[in-house]
Amino acid sequence: MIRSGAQMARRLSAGFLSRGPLFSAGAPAAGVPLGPGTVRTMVALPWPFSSQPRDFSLPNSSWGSEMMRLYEHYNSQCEVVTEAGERQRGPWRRLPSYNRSLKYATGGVYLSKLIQSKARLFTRNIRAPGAAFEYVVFVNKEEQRCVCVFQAGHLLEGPPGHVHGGAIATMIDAVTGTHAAYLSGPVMTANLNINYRSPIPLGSTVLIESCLDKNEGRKTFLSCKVTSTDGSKLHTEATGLFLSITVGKLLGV
Ligand SMILES: CCCCCCCC/C=C\CCCCCCCC(=O)SCCNC(=O)CCNC(=O)[C@H](O)C(C)(C)COP(=O)(O)OP(=O)(O)OC[C@H]1O[C@@H](n2cnc3c(N)ncnc32)[C@H](O)[C@@H]1OP(=O)(O)O
Repeated sequence: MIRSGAQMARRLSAGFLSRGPLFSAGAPAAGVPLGPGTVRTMVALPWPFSSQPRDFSLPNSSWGSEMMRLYEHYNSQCEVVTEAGERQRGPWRRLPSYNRSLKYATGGVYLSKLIQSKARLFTRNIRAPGAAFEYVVFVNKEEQRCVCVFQAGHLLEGPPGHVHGGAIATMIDAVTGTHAAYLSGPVMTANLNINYRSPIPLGSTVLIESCLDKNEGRKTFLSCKVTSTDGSKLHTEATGLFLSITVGKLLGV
């Protein structure tokens, strides 16, 4: 959706947007009206002034070396080259991630424009790169497994120097919820059970792994582990139950 100049200016003046490194020198200054003629040229400018959706699961300048290393590790297995030199789909697939979950979700075409414009995925709406949730999810269809590489930014502090338990729960819900939706279509979390085993240092990169336990009718049962990137340290363990829902249920109609 492209906002009018007045709408954009209102949001800017309300302090909704922070001017992080994503803003290039070419981006319009706060409060500068964006007339209809400007809209076409905005496509080339960086998000949020672009009408193109931004995929937040791609690397940005805030990603540390461990985040990049693991991203490249899984990303390199999304496509394999056969002995004959042909490119083929690999065992892993990177799931794109947008700041508007419903608009780009499967079945999003059925949702009203009103819902689309208001639906925001909060983990993808903290604007400063690296400040909060930096993550990318890969899925392995054959193994019914998901892996998320997660770098926790300074806004997620709970105990001094460590990640807040609610932020960890958020990521577990996001990863297992994404996995359940990938396997079963639209779902809602019915139950999450979390055991915190060791604190996660703020700024560190961890792995969040989700595995399918079983499917029973509308119920998808998953288990989840948060570990250090070498797997030697267990930070958190969880189980989740997701219930398949209709789009009507989601919208309360
Ligand atoms: C959001 C969806 C998007 C989909 C597409 C995503 C694409 C990917 C894009 C972006 C990724 C983002 C990923 C984020 C994911 C975040 C997900 C959330 O955080 S969701 C918010 C928190 N959850 C709630 O607010 C639910 C509130 N609860 C409810 O609405 C209902 O209770 C609901 C839907 C869960 C179940 O209600 P009923 O009426 O449909 O079903 P009943 O009849 O109550 O239960 C059915 C069966 O399930 C059992 N059940 C229900 N709740 C249970 C529970 N808590 N524990 C154990 N069993 C339970 C029941 O005992 C029953 O079992 P028996 O059929 O009799 O065997």
